Amino acid sequence: MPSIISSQLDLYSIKELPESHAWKSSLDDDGSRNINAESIPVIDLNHDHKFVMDTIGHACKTWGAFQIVNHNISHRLLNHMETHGTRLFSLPMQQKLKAARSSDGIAGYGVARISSFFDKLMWSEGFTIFGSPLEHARQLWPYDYNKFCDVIEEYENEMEKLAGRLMGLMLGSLGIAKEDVKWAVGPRSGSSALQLNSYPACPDPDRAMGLAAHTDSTLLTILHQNNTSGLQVFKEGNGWVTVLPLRGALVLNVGDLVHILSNGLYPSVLHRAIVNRTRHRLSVAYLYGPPSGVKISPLSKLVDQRNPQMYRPVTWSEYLGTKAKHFDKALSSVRLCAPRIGFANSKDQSGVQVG
Ligand SMILES: O=C(O)CCC(=O)C(=O)O
Ligand SMILES: [Fe+2]
Repeated sequence: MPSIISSQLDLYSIKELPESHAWKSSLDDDGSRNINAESIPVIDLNHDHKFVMDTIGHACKTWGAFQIVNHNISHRLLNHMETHGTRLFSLPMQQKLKAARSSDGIAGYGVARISSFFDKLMWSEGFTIFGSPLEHARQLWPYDYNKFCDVIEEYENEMEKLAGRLMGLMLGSLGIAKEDVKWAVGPRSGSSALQLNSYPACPDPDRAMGLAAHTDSTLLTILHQNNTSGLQVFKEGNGWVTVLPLRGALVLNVGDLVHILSNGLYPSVLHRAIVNRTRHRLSVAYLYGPPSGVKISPLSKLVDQRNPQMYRPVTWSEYLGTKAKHFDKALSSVRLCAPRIGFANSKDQSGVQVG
């Protein structure tokens, strides 16, 4: 049996944190539960275009993440997505394992894919949708799989439009017209995956880790979280900062490919998820990348003598391969020269403890 399956414990039935899931001693405190610190900006997309673009640019430079409101994704759709996600993870373990991710696959049910880089297991389970969810949905609900597929399809369609719009705003904030980036325009201007994450209530949350620190290997990620906090972003000088859920708001993370595209101006955000004692948490991450085959490299307008090209061109699938091998060293492994002064990215130099 692939190890990914055998290491999947039924976290809902465990009354005491097993050693396999204990990340630190209960005496360690990295201040990560400090929730009154400053947090990521909240941006209202209904403001005028220039203001939104400038605010997004500032958020990308300083945080690599922000929340958005008035994004045109209906509450109804967000609620449906949440209901169907919760329904999936509430299935009995033997049922979920029917849709288990195979050891060499991307899609399906299983532990976090970054688990192989850590000695300890994370207090979470995930379900990845890449391409059509039909086959897995049939395994999960043999007589009733259509509703799940319909919600996923609608969610992905809406998210694709929003991701395209946000990509345009991010490029605009870098002084680049979307039309200047050939692949960024048109109906199939990106490809994507959907990652559902479930974090059961945990008997010893201070010693457990929901999802270890990582950056996303995307252009950008749009995250919906239920009304339970857990997401934290890392900011130099502030440490781990909690992103409190705001009803109806979505979180945007800058991914490694925008980091490359912007020649290091918009660093991808290091983030993680912690867990809590009483509440189940669910998050849905829309992972947005370029169309397959497109090489992502620093935009030529952002490269000059003072700002040499920092990264070599990579396709999304090449980069995913690099990430799967090098994890937190992936960006530096495609880097051509040192990070620019003032934009030195700690995770790019492996200065930050991961996990
Ligand atoms: O659950 C969360 O808030 C974070 C999820 C995440 O970072 C991911 O799926 O890549
Ligand atoms: Fe992530």
